[in-house]
Amino acid sequence: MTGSFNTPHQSATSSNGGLNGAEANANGSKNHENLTQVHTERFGRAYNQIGTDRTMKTNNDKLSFAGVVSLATEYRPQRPMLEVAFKGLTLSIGKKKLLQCVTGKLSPGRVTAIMGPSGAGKTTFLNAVLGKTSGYKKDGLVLINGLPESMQSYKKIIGFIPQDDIVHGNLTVEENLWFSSSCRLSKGMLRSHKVRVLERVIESLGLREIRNSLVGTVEKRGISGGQRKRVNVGIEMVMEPSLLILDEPTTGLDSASSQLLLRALRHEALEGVNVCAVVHQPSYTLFNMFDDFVLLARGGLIAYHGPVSEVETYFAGLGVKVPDRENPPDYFIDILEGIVKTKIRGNVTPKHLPLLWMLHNGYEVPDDFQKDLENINTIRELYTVRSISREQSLAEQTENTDSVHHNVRLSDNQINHWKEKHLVFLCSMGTIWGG
Ligand SMILES: Nc1ncnc2c1ncn2[C@@H]1O[C@H](COP(=O)(O)OP(=O)(O)OP(=O)(O)O)[C@@H](O)[C@H]1O
Repeated sequence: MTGSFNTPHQSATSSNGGLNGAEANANGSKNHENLTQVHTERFGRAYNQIGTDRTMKTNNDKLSFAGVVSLATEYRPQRPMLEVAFKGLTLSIGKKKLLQCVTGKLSPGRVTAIMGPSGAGKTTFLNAVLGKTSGYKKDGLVLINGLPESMQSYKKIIGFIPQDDIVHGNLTVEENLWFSSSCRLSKGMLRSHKVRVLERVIESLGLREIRNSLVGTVEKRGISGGQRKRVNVGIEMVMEPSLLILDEPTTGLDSASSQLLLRALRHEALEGVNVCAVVHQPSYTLFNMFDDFVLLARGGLIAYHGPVSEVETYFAGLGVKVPDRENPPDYFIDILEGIVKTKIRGNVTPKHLPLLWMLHNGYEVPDDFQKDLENINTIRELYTVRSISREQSLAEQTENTDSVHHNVRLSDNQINHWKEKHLVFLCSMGTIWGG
């Protein structure tokens, strides 16, 4: 998955001829001298500041220790909270629908994992979160803190970490972070505040030991891949975003490095940050470090969006039990892909999973799905709003498949009970969405 949201760092890298790649090496040590020859005044200022910081290293060190302790009592501005909610969002290019009927929300203080088969629409989903919807035909709403505003107006408090490195190989870890905060944070912000933020980020990401190490380039090896990834994240964290979006931050990392990174992200969430990351095949431990899980099926349809702690219960309610020693997200993706065959309640097929999610939540079923709805109509009540209760799901795990046929012959009383619940839920949705 590739992102296309340009950070100032990326712009700086490209405007500077690519400092951290092979091109940078081709230029060799000349790059170091050329650091100040950047094209824009803004980046020039930032590079100059790094030069000054190098010569003022002693002072800097003082600030890093005793100075920081005294700063702890200073006034600390509260970060604004940013909730991103979707209501029936559909994005298309021509006749192709890349994202369909997406309803749900990414909440402040929570870390969300976006997963799904290749081509399901994860990049498109991130684009929607970033407000990059200009190339698409858009239906439905994206609400920021409950209002249909443009995400672009919040750009300064959104951090995006693309899959590819945005670090400067010829700078140290600390200089990379300083460079970012010099470019991104407001000019009027107290230097002492910037130092405190930098120290917090270094500490949170476990970069203290290597703060003075050169990041390194392809030819001149520096810090390890896992450390490099954490510096990448730090570059966005120093601007104290309210929404932090990461594209495959753990890809290529070992389990320990991935967990270290996730711990830092959880730490950010504790500060009220809304963290959202596309991840591929996380370990079971790593998966459980996320708060929420968005499972996308092909066609950009939601098959599950809710707490990680409830996903197995939800699928168990559909009759899908994760076998021992299987990693739940991988198993659900394999089902969506048809790699694993499993029996779902009422003999519906995996392609119906997004439809079942809509029914479960009482979302409006779009016209395109009416045919599928007719196909599963006889057992529709099985999936009516919140019918998959925790008790029911747990009970289902021990039931044999005959129970499906029993459940299909529901008593009128049960159906009426569920219809009532459906109505109550729709009313509450109306309140939430202001409908
Ligand atoms: N600009 C475009 N024009 C037409 N189709 C597109 C465009 N961008 C994406 N698609 C299609 O939309 C679908 C979703 O693409 P997307 O990149 O969002 O998937 P993804 O889940 O991120 O995939 P991967 O994990 O393989 O990176 C794919 O079928 C893709 O081919």
